[in-house]
Amino acid sequence: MKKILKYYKPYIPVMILIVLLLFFQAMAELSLPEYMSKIIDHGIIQGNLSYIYSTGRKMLVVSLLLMMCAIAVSFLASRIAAGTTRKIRYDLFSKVTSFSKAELDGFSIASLITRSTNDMQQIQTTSVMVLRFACFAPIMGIGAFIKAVSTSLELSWTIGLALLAMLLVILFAIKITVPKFAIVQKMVDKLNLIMNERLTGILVIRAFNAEKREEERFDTSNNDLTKLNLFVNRAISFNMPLMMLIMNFTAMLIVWAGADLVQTGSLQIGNILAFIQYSMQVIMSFLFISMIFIMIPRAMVSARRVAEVLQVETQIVDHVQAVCPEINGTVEFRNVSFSYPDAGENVLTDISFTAKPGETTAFIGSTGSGKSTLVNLIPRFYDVTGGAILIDGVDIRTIEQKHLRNAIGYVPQKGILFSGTIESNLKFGSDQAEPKDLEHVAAISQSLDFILEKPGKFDEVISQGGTNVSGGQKQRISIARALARNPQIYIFDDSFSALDFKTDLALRKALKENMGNSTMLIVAQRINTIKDAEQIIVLNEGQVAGIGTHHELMKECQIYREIAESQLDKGEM
Ligand SMILES: Nc1ncnc2c1ncn2[C@@H]1O[C@H](COP(=O)(O)OP(=O)(O)OP(=O)(O)O)[C@@H](O)[C@H]1O
Repeated sequence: MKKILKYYKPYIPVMILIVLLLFFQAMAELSLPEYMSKIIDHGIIQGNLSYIYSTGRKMLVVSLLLMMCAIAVSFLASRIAAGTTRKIRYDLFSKVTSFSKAELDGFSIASLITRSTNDMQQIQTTSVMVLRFACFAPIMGIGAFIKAVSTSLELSWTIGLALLAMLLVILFAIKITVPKFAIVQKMVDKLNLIMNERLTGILVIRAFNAEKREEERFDTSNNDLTKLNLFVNRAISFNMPLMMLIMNFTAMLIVWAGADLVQTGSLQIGNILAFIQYSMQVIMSFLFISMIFIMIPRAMVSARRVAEVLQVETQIVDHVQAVCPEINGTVEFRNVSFSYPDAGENVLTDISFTAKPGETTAFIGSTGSGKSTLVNLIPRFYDVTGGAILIDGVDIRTIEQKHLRNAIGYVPQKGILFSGTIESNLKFGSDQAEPKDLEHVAAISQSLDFILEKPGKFDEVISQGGTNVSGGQKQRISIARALARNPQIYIFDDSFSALDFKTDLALRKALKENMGNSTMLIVAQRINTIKDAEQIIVLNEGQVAGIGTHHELMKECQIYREIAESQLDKGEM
């Protein structure tokens, strides 16, 4: 909670202003019943028209002031609530983007989205309510109560009775709704997760004719959430009519008990009306306070969920004495071992090799042998759990992360593009790239032809997730993006798999000619893709099964030979 409350600190002066305005508003509201009582007793009953007019004018001025205070408070409260939630949402986004892969895996993507949207909305709405009523309601309630008692002490028991009835209603509402709030938020998470997964996998669902089954699954979660929401909202909305009933009943009770006092001459009619208004103000204040008491626990659940993300200590951080050395690109794995968080077994064990600038180092092995995991350790998506990775002899954990990643051109296994244009995607690699640079990298990655065929050329729109380009085109644009960076180290994580043989060959040839003195690390499934590499590392169950050139491995490494035999014909071998 403290983590969230600190966001309101800069607004303390505005909050003080709100409290002052609310104080004036409450005082103004409290003065109205008294004017009303005077109009009845001294104006209407005594037929004094000029008194009615002059008091009426005063009431009008007070009402206008009251209205201005209320508008100002609403305006300021909304500003504070919107300002704080904007800042929290920004910090939430920054925090999540700083998360290592392991920390991201700890929260589901759907939950992170719910936390930064739905939960933030709860916090914002409650902030406005609290700022408007948390201070106003007690001032108003206590003030109205004092005024009511000073108007008629004999009738004050009616207010006590009304408050007792309301207290019972509110306690009941709080008891049954509050425990449900945390469950509601978790259900929203689940619904978002299902929605996210189903929309991403819509084509698979269609291909397997699984729409009905998926709809039913969605429906089950949707119904659960609807039922719970209905239950909570009904319990809350049931409050309102009950409160109204209590208010009306209290008014009746006051008139009934007050009539006797009027008859005996100890109270005037105007006083009864004033008393009714004061008691309504007390009840309304109580109602506001009760609403806040119901909303706060809900917002606290949301605030806790947001704080959970904000207070994650990012594991992969810059070393206190992080350095920014000049990087030439020699990548050395020194007895590296790695296991995923919460997974007991090592995915990589005792890996050692050196990849040199100007050379290609390739990784091959069966699926799940740890190839992607190995290359993901170089940009520090995860940190090694044993041994060390060094670049030009410097442990990467001591290099500033930004500096390290600037030296790497990473092409992920799954081509990922962002909504925008082809140009904006390529400039992701380097925002200073000139059009001729973009054309150059597009040519190397064998993308230029299909880009120029598009009506918009480099300005062609890329839709969300790059769904309007083919898998192979997506991979080639991803490669061009990495090339635009002109880095010292290239990582291609199985990035040629969606390319046909001819394009694969042309791309590798162009890469070879243009890579200069960069270090090239290529994960591949196809022997043909890596056959010419200066160094091939064969991985088997997370361990190095062989290191050498194609010819050396064909002679010495059984696993490599088996892979080659399964892919190449006799002539090629
Ligand atoms: N985020 C993760 N959390 C836990 N285990 C993981 C995670 N990612 C991968 N693994 C496991 O690590 C092992 C190695 O996976 P990795 O993706 O590195 O293999 P790979 O050789 O690249 O496979 P492929 O050729 O199929 O891409 C696998 O057993 C996999 O189940």
